[in-house]
Amino acid sequence: MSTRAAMTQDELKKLVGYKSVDDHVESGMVVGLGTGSTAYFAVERVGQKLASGELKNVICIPTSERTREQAESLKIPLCTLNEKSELDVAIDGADEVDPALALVKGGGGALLREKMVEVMAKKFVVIVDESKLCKGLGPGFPLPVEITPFCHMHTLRTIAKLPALAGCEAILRMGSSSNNKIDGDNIAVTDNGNYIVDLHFKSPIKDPVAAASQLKNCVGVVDHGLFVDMAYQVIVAGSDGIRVAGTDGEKPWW
Ligand SMILES: O=C[C@H](O)[C@H](O)[C@H](O)COP(=O)(O)O
Repeated sequence: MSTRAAMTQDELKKLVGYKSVDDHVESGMVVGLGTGSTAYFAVERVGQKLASGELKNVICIPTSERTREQAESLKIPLCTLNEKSELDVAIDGADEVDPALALVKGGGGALLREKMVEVMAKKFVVIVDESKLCKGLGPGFPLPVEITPFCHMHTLRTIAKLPALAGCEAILRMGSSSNNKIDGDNIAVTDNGNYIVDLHFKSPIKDPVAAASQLKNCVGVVDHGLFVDMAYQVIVAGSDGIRVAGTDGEKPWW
């Protein structure tokens, strides 16, 4: 049995988190910091390298309050998109990655800030363990959609009827099912004060581009967890070790 085969999922996440920083972050850069249990290790690595002096003059933009808190605890210099709109690189995890490197994100409810930051990065580097790889987006992980609280059940019903999302079951995210805050009715509330609807699919979303466009055009939807045509590279850790798909890497193999 190889050493890698014995690794836990957390150890795999740490491997890709550290590699993403070692490969892509240099002194003087503006860096987007993702959210979640995989991005956690990339943030940790940036903090380590700044503390040791291996990295200098790096400024980071966090994609959630959780990540901001972690970065502050590591004394990582931070700013927002208001101060700096152009990022050299952004690093984040994903809930699903298909062979076109389209992603589902937002399992932790951070999708809006993640998308706002990551779309502005010259390189958006995605870090996952191999359990996130899929042939088609949808059935493996519910697609999160951030909606405004005003008349949220109306928006939920409207989303469920969109043609490109046919067959999905739309479920309002409650407090116990995420890391988000909770309002008086036990509904999960994002960092932006919005709600999340999770779309459950039995079969893959046929056309993620059409689904993304229809969701974006739906009044009441703030944004959604489909990240299409954004990933520069996906770093994957699995029992065979680390493999890289996308620009400067291999053709997706799954
Ligand atoms: O809202 C959360 C983010 O989109 C995360 O990046 C995503 O859910 C992956 O998280 P994890 O690395 O914890 O699986």
